[in-house]
Amino acid sequence: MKRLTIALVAHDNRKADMVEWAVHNATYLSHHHLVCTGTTGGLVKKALEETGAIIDMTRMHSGPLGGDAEIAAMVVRKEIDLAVFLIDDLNPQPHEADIQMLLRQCRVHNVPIACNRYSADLMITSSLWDDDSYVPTEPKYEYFKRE
Ligand SMILES: O=C(CO)COP(=O)(O)O
Repeated sequence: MKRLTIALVAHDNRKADMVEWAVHNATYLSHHHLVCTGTTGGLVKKALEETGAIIDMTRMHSGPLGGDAEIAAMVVRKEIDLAVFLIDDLNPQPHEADIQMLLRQCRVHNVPIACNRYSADLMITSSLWDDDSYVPTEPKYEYFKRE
């Protein structure tokens, strides 16, 4: 299995979901390098270690203090293979600009980003990660001309 760098980020009202998802996928996640925003990382690390998994994790600042921005910069540098970002869509966040930046940079740089658990499950079970013949098509920023 190819070793990936996976970003895990969750807003406060989605952290229970993130921890549950991470524990469910503890064996899978223990094969990869995790990069997390501060509080998400602390909770995920503790929960994963309680399962007995050995975790390789880098914790950035907390989201509102720049953690999303730090991870967005890693996306720009092609240092992130996959992001799981559980967003609280029912409440405003003080760092909305940073959230949008992380989402936008994933789109610009063609980095898969799952914003719900179902997407995350589909992405981590994809066989394409280990298919060396698969080359992701980069987004084309060009006007579509009819005929
Ligand atoms: O705010 C976040 C993402 O936008 C997450 O930050 P924390 O993991 O530090 O709570």
